[in-house]
Amino acid sequence: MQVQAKAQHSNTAQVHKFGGSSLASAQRFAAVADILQQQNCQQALWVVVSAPGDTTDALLAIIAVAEDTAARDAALNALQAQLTALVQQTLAAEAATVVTAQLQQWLAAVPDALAQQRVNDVLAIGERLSALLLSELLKQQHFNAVAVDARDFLRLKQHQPDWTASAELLAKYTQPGCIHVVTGYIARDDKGRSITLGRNGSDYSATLLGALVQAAEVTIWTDVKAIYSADPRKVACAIPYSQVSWQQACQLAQLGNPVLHARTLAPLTGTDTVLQVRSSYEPEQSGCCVAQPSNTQPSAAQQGFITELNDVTLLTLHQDIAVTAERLALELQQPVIELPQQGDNLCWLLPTVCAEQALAWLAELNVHAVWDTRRYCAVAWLKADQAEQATVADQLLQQYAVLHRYENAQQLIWLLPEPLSAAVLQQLHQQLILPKPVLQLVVAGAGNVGAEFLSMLVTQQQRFDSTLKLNLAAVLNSRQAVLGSNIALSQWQQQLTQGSHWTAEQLTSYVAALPSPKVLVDITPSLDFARLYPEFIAAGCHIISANKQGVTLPGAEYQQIKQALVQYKRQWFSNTTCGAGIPVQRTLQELLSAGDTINEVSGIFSGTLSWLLCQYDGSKPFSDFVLDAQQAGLTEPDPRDDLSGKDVQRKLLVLARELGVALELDDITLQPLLPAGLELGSWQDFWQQRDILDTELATVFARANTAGKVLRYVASLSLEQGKASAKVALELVSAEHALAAIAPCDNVFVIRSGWYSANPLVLKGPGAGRVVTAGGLHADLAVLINQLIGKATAPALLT
Ligand SMILES: NC(=O)C1=CN([C@@H]2O[C@H](COP(=O)(O)OP(=O)(O)OC[C@H]3O[C@@H](n4cnc5c(N)ncnc54)[C@H](OP(=O)(O)O)[C@@H]3O)[C@@H](O)[C@H]2O)C=CC1
Ligand SMILES: N[C@@H](CC=O)C(=O)O
Repeated sequence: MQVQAKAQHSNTAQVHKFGGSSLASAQRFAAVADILQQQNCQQALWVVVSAPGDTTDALLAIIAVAEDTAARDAALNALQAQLTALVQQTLAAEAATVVTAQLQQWLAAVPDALAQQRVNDVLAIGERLSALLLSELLKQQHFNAVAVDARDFLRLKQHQPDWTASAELLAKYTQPGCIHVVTGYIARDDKGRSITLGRNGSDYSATLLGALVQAAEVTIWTDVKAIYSADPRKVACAIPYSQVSWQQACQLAQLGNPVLHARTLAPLTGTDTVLQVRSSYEPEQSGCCVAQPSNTQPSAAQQGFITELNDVTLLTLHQDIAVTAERLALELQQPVIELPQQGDNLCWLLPTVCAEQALAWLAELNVHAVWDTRRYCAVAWLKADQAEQATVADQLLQQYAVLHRYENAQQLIWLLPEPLSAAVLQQLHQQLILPKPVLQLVVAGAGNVGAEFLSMLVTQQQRFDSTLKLNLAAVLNSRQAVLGSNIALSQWQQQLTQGSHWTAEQLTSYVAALPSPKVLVDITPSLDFARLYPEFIAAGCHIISANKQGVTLPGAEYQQIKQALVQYKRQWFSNTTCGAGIPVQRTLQELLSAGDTINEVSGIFSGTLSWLLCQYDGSKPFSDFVLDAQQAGLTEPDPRDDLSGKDVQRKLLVLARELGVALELDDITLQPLLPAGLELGSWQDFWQQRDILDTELATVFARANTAGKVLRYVASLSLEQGKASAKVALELVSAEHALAAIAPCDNVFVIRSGWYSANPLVLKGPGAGRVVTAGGLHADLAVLINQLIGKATAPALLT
């Protein structure tokens, strides 16, 4: 384009273009005048207008019945009445009289113009009226405004702007300090004949004018507030972009975007002019800026788009032809898509309605095109990132019989036999366009279970990758912490050994600064750490606990955590605090939410004690078996928590609270397995006195053996008429008892309820160990993730 040939104007000029829907009534004219009043008066204002509402359609209808005088005159009268009313409602009486007289004159000249085949003069009436009406309205509001007929300066030669002639003529019509209200859609050819600029011609007029006056900005005021990532009428969560790169705007225009057209962009390509798309219905919205490369950071993000074009035809052409898809689009005034090239031939897609016209035009130029007579529906993905893969989308579209697929670094176009439903478009948009939520994970405790949890996280990251990113944002133990964005899962151990000492304040303020959503996974055994939960929740964290200390805090503190969860709308998952990976809490929750009443929960709740009491046969001291259980990762960090029965007591409290029973630990009668006094002091102190434990266990084991029974550490909670009674104790059970036939480490949860009364519901399986516990934590994490992405029955938590 010959940018240098254009008229030299101050580049502070602004061009505003208003389409027919923005000028459809007196109220809309008033709104347009208001918008113009808001603009910076220091800058030269150029306004381009379309015909009011559906005036052009009405004029086309008059042209169509030109031969039928009666029908023509009836249509002319109806249009005159409609437009006269518009003028009278828009302007004060005096100005309205002048404009109405002018309108009558134009309409009175229509029959002659039609007789002389000057249809473009007839079609020009709508824009001429808009320009006159708006300039008069602005004058009424004390602006210096003038109506300009674009045919007085805009010249096109063989569809191309004649910049030199247009710039020279425009200079004659330019009045300093004046708002020029210019007719869109119309111009003259090099022979001085009145021409129209076709579909969306007024947008083209605006950018031609923008180039001529070297405008700083051209604003297309329309009825949408932005350029969307997909058609918002079909894809409810389409993203209204505030900025789109010029290159992507050109690609979108080529794909037939209803807001941007290839011709609209062409005059401004290579200039500094910024193109804005704004809604005249929501002028307070800043709209979308189509940024020139000169105004965009090289690193500025590209946006993703999904567009579709239904009922298109495929043309195959030899690659050495001397005509471009752009040129054909100009000729047809329709989008012509040049598909990513896949071989020696070029493939173009164009609306089927103009396929014959396209072939005829190409034939005139001696260009041979092979016409695939099949009709296609095209779905195009403009990629935000050149490296993006479409694997998931390809899988999704497989079932819709993709007939052809064309891909390059910027775009991928699928050709299908049928249009996609709105539901499938939404799914495609979700997969390809919507930014994936990132869940920040803070993992406290990297010991026996924590390390296993982190090693499983690699697989979970891959499993969820298509919908959500799992970002390890912190790992800590009691001594050190690694706080950093996206810690590599292959390196957390090494990084943790080099981690820094942390304090609760540092940690909670670091977590508060992380973007939501975020989750704290507490795999420590620490009471002090559990006491920090209200602060983590206030910092925006959901909580997943394997640590039983939080769920068994004294009632008042436990309630504080619950209140914080309500206040900050966060979730707390603690399924592994009882039964490790066995979904016992979830089962109780489901029964309760379905309307069942729980009467009793009893059974074996300790994996360690289950393992010890199944394995112990008197062949070696009981304490040796304790060491084996510790090695196997079954015990608490201090195995005396298991032996004392405290761990089972805690688990019973967890279930009682799950059932809404306000118990405290001390309300649960505890008969320890550990002889009195051995729970005191350090592990070494205990170890020195272990023979007391060994003797005690040998004795009870012998007693059970003699009685033909087995030892089981049993927990029970019964609820009768709102009264709870709970105890944990060592019991001798007969070989036929339901709790006798278990595998070492098994937990058994026997649930008696309104629905499961005579025959209880029983959950049974390994209740301790690294893998099942880490797996249980991942099950909690999966529930949270599904809620976050809106897959679960609970409402999505991302908003
Ligand atoms: N083992 C199992 O089968 C099951 C275990 N659990 C629970 O899982 C939790 C972890 O058990 P396990 O992995 O065996 O224990 P470990 O002793 O192997 O690991 C505990 C981890 O927590 C860290 N830690 C301790 N105190 C704090 C603190 N105040 N702040 C931050 N980190 C701390 C430890 O750090 P450091 O190394 O510095 O001390 C260590 O990394 C326990 O609460 C346990 O009850 C729940 C269900 C089953
Ligand atoms: N030490 C506990 C581990 C699970 O909570 C047990 O043995 O049950």
